Amino acid sequence: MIKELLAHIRPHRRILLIGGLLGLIGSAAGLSMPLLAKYVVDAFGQDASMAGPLIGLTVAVLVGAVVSAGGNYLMERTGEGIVLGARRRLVDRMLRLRVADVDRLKPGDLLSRVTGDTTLLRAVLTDGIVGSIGSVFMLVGAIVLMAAMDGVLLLVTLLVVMVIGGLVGLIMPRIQRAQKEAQEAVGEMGAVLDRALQSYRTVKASGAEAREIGVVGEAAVRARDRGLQVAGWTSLAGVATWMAVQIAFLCVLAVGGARVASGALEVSSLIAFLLYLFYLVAPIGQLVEGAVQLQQGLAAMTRIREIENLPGETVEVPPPASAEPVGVRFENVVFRYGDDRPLVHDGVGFEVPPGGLTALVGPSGAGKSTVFALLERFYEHQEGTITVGGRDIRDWPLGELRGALGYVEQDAPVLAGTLRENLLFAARHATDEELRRALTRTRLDDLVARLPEGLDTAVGHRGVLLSGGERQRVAIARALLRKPRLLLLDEATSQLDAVNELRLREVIAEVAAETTVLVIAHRLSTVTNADRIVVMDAGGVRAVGTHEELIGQDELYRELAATQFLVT
Ligand SMILES: Nc1ncnc2c1ncn2[C@@H]1O[C@H](COP(=O)(O)OP(=O)(O)OP(=O)(O)O)[C@@H](O)[C@H]1O
Repeated sequence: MIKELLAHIRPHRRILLIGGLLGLIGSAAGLSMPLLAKYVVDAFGQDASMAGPLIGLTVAVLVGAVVSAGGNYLMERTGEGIVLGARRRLVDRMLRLRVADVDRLKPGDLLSRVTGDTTLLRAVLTDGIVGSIGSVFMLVGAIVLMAAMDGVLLLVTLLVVMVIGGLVGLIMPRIQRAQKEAQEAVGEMGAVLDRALQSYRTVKASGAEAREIGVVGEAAVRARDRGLQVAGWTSLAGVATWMAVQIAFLCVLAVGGARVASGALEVSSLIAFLLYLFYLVAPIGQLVEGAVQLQQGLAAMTRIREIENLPGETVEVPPPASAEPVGVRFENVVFRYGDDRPLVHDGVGFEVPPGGLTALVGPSGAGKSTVFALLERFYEHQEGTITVGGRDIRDWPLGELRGALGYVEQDAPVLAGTLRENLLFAARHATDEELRRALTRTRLDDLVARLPEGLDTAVGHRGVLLSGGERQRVAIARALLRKPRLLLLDEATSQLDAVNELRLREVIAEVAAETTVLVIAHRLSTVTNADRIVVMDAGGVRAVGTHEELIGQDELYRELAATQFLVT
């Protein structure tokens, strides 16, 4: 784990080295001060000129300040670089995860890993590790100089510091545990808040504001409690450090006083020794702080690694090799969403030739949307064969497969941004003519004409400024712009009014003349003219045929049609 932490530093090692070096020079300037102070005191006694030592002291102060500030800036700069690198890697991985993994994770928690945990890395890698190295230098330097002053006093000091250091060592594991829990609590809070924000209207309409505020509040309180635990243990470690120095001070004063009285030690040496003693406060404090930060960094690293260790997909979408429509075949497909889940597909089989309109119908939960999830390879089927264009989908390069498919999901999301950005989302290089054609086809041209800024009108977060039907047509236009060889429409017409639905039926018929269209529909009226209808039920395909054939042959289909007033 520490090795992985250090891997984040590697690209910045040169700047970090310079920063560290400046820090060391600053420390050295600091270390020289008590020594110079000793000369000033000696000069008092000997009636010598104080100018030299005083100038030396001033130079040491100035050099120390300037060099430390420079070193500090370089450290901060490196810290920002480290955070940037960690965020880039994490976001890159997150957007390449498999749908199956993302479905299990909570978006709010993922967000907190990118924003919160990466920031913690910065502290441990810059202030923590580099600061600790500087502190060790200060500590060793101070100890060497103290040894030069008086060995006995040094022994007294080290004894006291070591006893208290042992106590601090006992506290550290507790800090680490509390810190990990604190970060988890923050992630949990993000997840709960995200859930509330994602379903904002439902929260309001359900009058659930107070309850959701309570739930997020509870998560925040848990984060605070864990934070307080960390603060408590950290303070205890800080107090122990401070006590160590104070007790050492008293002991040194007593022993040192006796030694001065016996003539074994000069007063100026005792003063310098005591000054060095107080110099120990900062580096020891920094070492304790560094150890605390290391615990934070390790906890953050664990959470970042959890995501980075998940398998990713490498998807290169090549330019379409051909626009020829492709057919689809499911053969004895068996699929469940997880080992502990029931079978969703239990030997599904059907065939769709290239071109034309095929509808998937059946009761809710029959596994229709799952057919699309398998075709897009969001999930992998466990048994059987799925072919697209006569080729097993496992033999298709993933990017090429997805490049050949157009997909309109059930909720047909519209992203924030302008209408144009949304339409061109899957087809960056579509021409204005293609865009215009897609708009006319999906009857969005009227809408664009009405909007104040036309295609450049912002659609709001998740397209809230559009109506449900408009959102769905935008999603369809987006899929069409990609010129798919197989268009998958999931419930694509459920939110359209009667006039638009009729128009869209014409559009789908038009598109089906050029490419293969597979549509999932609850409203049979939209698919009565389909070339073939696949009736799914309870994890299998029970019948395939045209509307007229199925009315005559399949009881379930007849029932579905009857409830929708298509037959009496
Ligand atoms: N991501 C998922 N993880 C686990 N189970 C899932 C997931 N998606 C769907 N399911 C389950 O799989 C079954 C089939 O779902 P699917 O969405 O394919 O049905 P459907 O026929 O499209 O239904 P509807 O017409 O209501 O959309 C359901 O019982 C559902 O609970």
